[in-house]
Amino acid sequence: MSIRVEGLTKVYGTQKAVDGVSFSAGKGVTGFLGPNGAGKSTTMKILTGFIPQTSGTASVAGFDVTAQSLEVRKHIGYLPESNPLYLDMYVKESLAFIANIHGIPNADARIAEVIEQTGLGPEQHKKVGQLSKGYRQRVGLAQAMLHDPEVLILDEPTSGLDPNQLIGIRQLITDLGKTKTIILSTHIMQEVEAVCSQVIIINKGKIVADDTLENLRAENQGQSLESIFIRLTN
Ligand SMILES: Nc1ncnc2c1ncn2[C@@H]1O[C@H](COP(=O)(O)OP(=O)(O)OP(=O)(O)O)[C@@H](O)[C@H]1O
Repeated sequence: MSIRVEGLTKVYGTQKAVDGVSFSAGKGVTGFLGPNGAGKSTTMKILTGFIPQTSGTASVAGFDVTAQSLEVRKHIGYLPESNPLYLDMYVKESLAFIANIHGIPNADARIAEVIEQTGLGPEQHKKVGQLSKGYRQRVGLAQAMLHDPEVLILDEPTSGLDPNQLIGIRQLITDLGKTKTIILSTHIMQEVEAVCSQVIIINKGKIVADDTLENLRAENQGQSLESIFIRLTN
């Protein structure tokens, strides 16, 4: 298992945003679902080393997120919900910048490969700030996967995309999940059904479901994921 989380807790002031969460994830796409404010982004930020947990442990690719945070960053790619990008950089320039941070050898060849994979080809000569939302998401994804990490953490990567863009990005995530461990946060149940093999549902900081999509449906009399989600989070 590339991701192992044990008793993870995060307290902001007096609020427990993540409350004793334990799960593991291996190769494939794991959907990370929950209502607004459930603790998804907080958990993802802890996994990627952006913020420290209050207690509990988490490891990525066998490295502890607290004690071995540099190693974790080498093995993880992160597309944050806000997808912060350098809008004044050209697409290739922004990828070269990230490649340089990671010290990627043969960076030009790798950048060309990732541009091809993310479908950025037609837009590659534009500035990031000139791109549509869908293409900016592709740049964010390209940056996250540039160093070919074993684990990808994608926080609502398809929010605000039109149906054509959605299909393209979902296909890319599905393809990446064949060789990588991917945690995908989304509010779109249809997307989970299209892309995810495993589903984790978190509510008020606690895990309320952790199973394969198939098992979840079988255990809930074949109900739709949406109905299961609503029942478990209310
Ligand atoms: N920096 C912070 N300081 C204080 N409280 C925070 C901070 N970040 C998050 N929270 C709170 O922690 C809880 C969990 O937030 P989090 O962003 O992890 O939820 P989420 O499941 O990702 O929600 P969404 O689906 O809306 O993105 C929320 O109540 C939020 O207000």
